[in-house]
Amino acid sequence: MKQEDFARQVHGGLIVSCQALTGEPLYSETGGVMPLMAKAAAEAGAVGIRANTVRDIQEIKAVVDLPLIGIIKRDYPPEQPYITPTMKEVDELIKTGVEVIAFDCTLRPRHDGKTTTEFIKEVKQKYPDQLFMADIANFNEAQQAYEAGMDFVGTTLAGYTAESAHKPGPNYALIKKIVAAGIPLIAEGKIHTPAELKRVIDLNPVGVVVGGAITRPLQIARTFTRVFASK
Ligand SMILES: CC(=O)N[C@H](C=O)[C@@H](O)[C@H](O)[C@H](O)COP(=O)(O)O
Repeated sequence: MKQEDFARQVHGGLIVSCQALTGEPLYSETGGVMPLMAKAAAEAGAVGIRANTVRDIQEIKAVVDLPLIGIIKRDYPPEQPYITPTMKEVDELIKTGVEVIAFDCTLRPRHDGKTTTEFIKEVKQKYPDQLFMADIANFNEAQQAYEAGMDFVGTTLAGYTAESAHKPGPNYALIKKIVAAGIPLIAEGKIHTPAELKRVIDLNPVGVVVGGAITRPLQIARTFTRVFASK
């Protein structure tokens, strides 16, 4: 798929991230849960799905006909990057046929010892026909990833690294700056309400991802139980 084709498919609509990690209430050893979330998203009019693990991606692809952003979250301590952190995860995702593969493009030390730019170039050389999204946390990382050849950048990790500003909601200033720089942006992370979503889309990113506020019931329930706790 071409960069502009994916951009056209998702622009003006919502990408829903459907993920449950081990230990989360919706995590299932045997699968079957995330495709239900994806079905709900599709019925609500979502234009794309973001999903973690080969299993979830395959199960989701079987029930909804929407473009997918695929990731594999895997820890390689002591290094911090965990979103598709090495070529091993990229190789696994390629086999699923997802439209876009997202991986960590922060400038933190990597498990494979490569620089982020070296890794991006290696990945693009190995898979020239695959679309890739750079999960970044700040403007410098966005710029470097785009210049190294990434098709899209995502604000996924903004507020989750030591090198980024920590805000309770979306980082509007970062979104604005990346869009203004002409970098194809998928705004993602900490969009918790329709009002926040509206503010983000007014900044005109290529695409926008909402996750936990739709697909993480523990997170959603807490927004209500917190009302009592704060009385
Ligand atoms: C930081 C990190 O690991 N983010 C993950 C990336 O895939 C997911 O856990 C998030 O749900 C996703 O980015 C969507 O964001 P939010 O759930 O805030 O709408």
